[in-house]
Amino acid sequence: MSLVLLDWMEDGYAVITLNRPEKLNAINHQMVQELDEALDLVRKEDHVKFLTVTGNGDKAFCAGGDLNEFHGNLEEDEAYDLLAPMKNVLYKLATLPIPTIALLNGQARGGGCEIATACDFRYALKGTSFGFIQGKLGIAPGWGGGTLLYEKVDKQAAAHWLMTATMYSTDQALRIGWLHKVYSDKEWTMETLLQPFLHNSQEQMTWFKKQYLNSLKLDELSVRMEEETISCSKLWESEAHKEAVQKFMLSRKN
Ligand SMILES: C[C@@H](C(=O)O)C(=O)SCCNC(=O)CCNC(=O)[C@H](O)C(C)(C)COP(=O)(O)OP(=O)(O)OC[C@H]1O[C@@H](n2cnc3c(N)ncnc32)[C@H](O)[C@@H]1OP(=O)(O)O
Repeated sequence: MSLVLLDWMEDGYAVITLNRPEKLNAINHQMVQELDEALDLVRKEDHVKFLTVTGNGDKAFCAGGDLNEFHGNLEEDEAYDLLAPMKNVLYKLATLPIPTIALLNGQARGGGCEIATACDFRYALKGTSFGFIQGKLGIAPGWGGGTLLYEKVDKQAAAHWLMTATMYSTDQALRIGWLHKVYSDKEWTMETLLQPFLHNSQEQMTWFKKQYLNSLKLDELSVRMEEETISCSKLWESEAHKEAVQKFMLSRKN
């Protein structure tokens, strides 16, 4: 079964769905690979106006890296080998030539927030919550999402969120500008969410995105994302990280 779904919509946009709801869409190796392939397919299509990224199920957009695979007992170089492919996926997502919108149907934690941050815009369902909680696990974001956060919100707000590693409500996330819109259950239909984008032509959308990408220094961005992955790999070996992951794994067995 595919853990990442790619759908082409008649209205001219594509949808990537993280499809592992029973594990709150936690990202494993297979999903990294499938996300990479899906993004390559979207990039090749020249009639698609924009991409949305969402999660299957009603609990989570994504609970981060799968802690069974992204586990605590990895050496620094093993951690790097595991983190780097997803960092490359996030760079691809962040630099896709068409706009991208994360539709946050449920909570996002850790790497889940990184995926959302790699998108250009974030719309959320009311009542959901979000956290770059990596700091509480003895690490820091490792997929480049911390670097991307500095590009998406005020720098102090980014540093504060990363360092405090707390969960934010939709109101808090709106206040710092990470979320762009919040919708009630009733309003959560593709017609309502995506209407403002649909009237644009594909040519307009690619130009808008090009202009936005021109405002980012992409070479520098890629170097900073790589630096993030290297730093996270180093932190991976810390006792605090081992203990935090073990605590989660033990809590699952009871
Ligand atoms: C890689 C790194 C990075 O940023 O670079 C990261 O992402 S660090 C961030 C990694 N993510 C996290 O630390 C979040 C870990 N998850 C949680 O703390 C919790 O699951 C919550 C998200 C608070 C949800 O709790 P709640 O009690 O509602 O549900 P639950 O814990 O029973 O989760 C439902 C099922 O999803 C699984 N599940 C949830 N999150 C998972 C994860 N990250 N890795 C592997 N499995 C996970 C649970 O084991 C369980 O499966 P079973 O019923 O089969 O046991």
